[in-house]
Amino acid sequence: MFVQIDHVDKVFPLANGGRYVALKNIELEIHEGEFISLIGHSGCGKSTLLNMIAGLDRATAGGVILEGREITEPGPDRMVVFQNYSLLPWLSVRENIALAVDEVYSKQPVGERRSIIEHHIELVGLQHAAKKRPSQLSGGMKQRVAIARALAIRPKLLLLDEPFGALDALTRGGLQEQLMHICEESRVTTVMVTHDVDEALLLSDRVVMLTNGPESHIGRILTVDLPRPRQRMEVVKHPDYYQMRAELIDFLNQQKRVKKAQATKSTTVLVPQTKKLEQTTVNIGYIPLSDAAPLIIAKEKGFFAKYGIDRVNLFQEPSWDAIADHIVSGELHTAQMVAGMPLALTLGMNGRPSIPISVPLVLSRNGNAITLSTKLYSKGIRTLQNLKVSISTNIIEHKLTLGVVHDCSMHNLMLRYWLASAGIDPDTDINLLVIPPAEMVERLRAGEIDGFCVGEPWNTQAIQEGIGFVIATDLDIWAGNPEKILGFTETWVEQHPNTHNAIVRAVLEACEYCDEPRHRPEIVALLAKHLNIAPQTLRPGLIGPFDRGDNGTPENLPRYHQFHIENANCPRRVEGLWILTQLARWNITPFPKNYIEILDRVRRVDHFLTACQELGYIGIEPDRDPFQLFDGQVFNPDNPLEYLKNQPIHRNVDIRNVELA
Ligand SMILES: Nc1ncnc2c1ncn2[C@@H]1O[C@H](COP(=O)(O)OP(=O)(O)OP(=O)(O)O)[C@@H](O)[C@H]1O
Repeated sequence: MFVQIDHVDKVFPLANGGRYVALKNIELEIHEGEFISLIGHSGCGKSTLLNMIAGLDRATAGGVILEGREITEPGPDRMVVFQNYSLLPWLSVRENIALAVDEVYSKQPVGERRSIIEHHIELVGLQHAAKKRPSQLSGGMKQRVAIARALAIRPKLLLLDEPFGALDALTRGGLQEQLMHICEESRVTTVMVTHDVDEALLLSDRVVMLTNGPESHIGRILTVDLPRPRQRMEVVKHPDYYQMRAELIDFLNQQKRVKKAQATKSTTVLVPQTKKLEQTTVNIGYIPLSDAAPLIIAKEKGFFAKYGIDRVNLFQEPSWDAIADHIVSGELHTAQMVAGMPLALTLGMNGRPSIPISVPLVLSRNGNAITLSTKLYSKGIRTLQNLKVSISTNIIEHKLTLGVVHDCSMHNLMLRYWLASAGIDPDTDINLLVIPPAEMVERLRAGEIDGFCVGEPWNTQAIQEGIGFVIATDLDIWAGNPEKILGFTETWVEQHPNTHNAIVRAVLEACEYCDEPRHRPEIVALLAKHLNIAPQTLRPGLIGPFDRGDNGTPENLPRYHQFHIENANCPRRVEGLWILTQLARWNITPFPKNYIEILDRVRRVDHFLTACQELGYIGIEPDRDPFQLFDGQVFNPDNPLEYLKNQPIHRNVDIRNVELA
């Protein structure tokens, strides 16, 4: 990799003792010869990032690496061109360029230096003005001198900070084309800060869109796949041009709205505050499942008390819908939720008004399985392909009914994904029925359903009763998928910032406790008591070995319940985006065009990282890299709609902006 911007944070100390987090976790790799534009609203941190690449400023965390070496100071391998030209007024064009060349190439023969200078004067077409001083030049000419001076040093990296910002439109257009040709010819790797979407599209290979500060991060990267060499008139006629342009403008408009909303809400400056809790009694909802462990452990092992929460009322709720209702009504202050629920509630689930939900952490990953009845096993069904054939050839006489726990749960989304990958339409080829987790086994036993997708211990219970077998676990479909999260209403978090932070820290510590193998027997015992479930039914999922009930050898699945390890608790935005594509795919919610805004509101990586920092945990939001599930279809977070369009089966997707409260 030529340039690596490696998890960069930039924090500015403020005069009042506070600190301003300008950039958070910027992760970007730049290839040699690439032209990258940085775009975003004023104050989002574009110049700050460029300055760090230039070596004019240092990152507070992370670093910038150029060809394997960290950038710690300015150097002639990186030249910056600023908006204000920064030419020496008493020197001519030639002398301004010569000054830089003579300094950097002082050991080269005079003749060679001379020819470098003349070549670059020619490159920007200023032979006729070589003897003029800056005061005798137009703005465009001055900027051409600045570019020639930068390129004459033959830098590895050309850094442009709004280079044409001060110029009139006509001059600007001409210079953009000239710069494009120079960059194409010299193949210099370039990073440019700009506000101008057309400029970004004309010049760039990729446009990096930065969200508003504080804690600005990369919202999206647009790949500009227009053929080179480019001509402005040809570029604008390209069939993809207006779509790309619209995407950039949409992003900027979204961010403008966010900025407006931010202005009416909290202050953007983080000043150290007292940690006095606003309330010390908290009501928490959960569903009887093995992955409720972190909440039960946080209470039983005193993690809540450690952070000043004296009284925790744990409410065992009958269904995920009851959890949603009680969070919205305020009866619960926080709750375990299925991973899609906060996004769906924020978008306005089932005709409800939009209720923004805040997610500071993922409680658990994995832990689900698809269990089918032993009747289906006896018909020879062992694999997804068997299931597909049985459905299409009517080997099974009736339409299958499978239970899922909630429309917005990973059980539903992953079961649908798994079925659809084999060409089984989950809405027409089978029936899907929403059933609370604890009722699944009873319904299977009664023959009302043919199988289900649910969390532990209900798969194990069906196996132990001899009525079901596991055809796939979620490790087989997407190992490491985000399963349950901790959700709060945004309003409650705003009114109780310190209590919220205390809960997050307590639960994070409990999650860590739950992932210690030596604690698992104790966790089984505590869950057995709280959930009134036999320990031998809880043990296979939490300790192993896990028996699939298919006459195979039971396996140890150490990641079947993942509560903390491998940065499991980070509420990654890209995973939220995958969930949004699937909710839209099946028309459970619209696909929000303003998904960056939605994910920033819901998936509070900032709250997670703050708590990690306070606890001394290494918390980072992982890269925005594409990933894939078991079928190999690549999910690129920079192009979610393409992914959605390429899904083998999908409904007519409703794509629109969703206004948030
Ligand atoms: N030395 C500093 N001390 C405190 N805050 C700073 C400092 N330098 C920059 N900032 C803040 O960091 C944020 C990012 O600034 P930056 O100049 O990088 O933004 P930008 O995106 O380049 O803006 P513009 O497009 O207006 O040039 C801004 O909110 C700015 O006020």
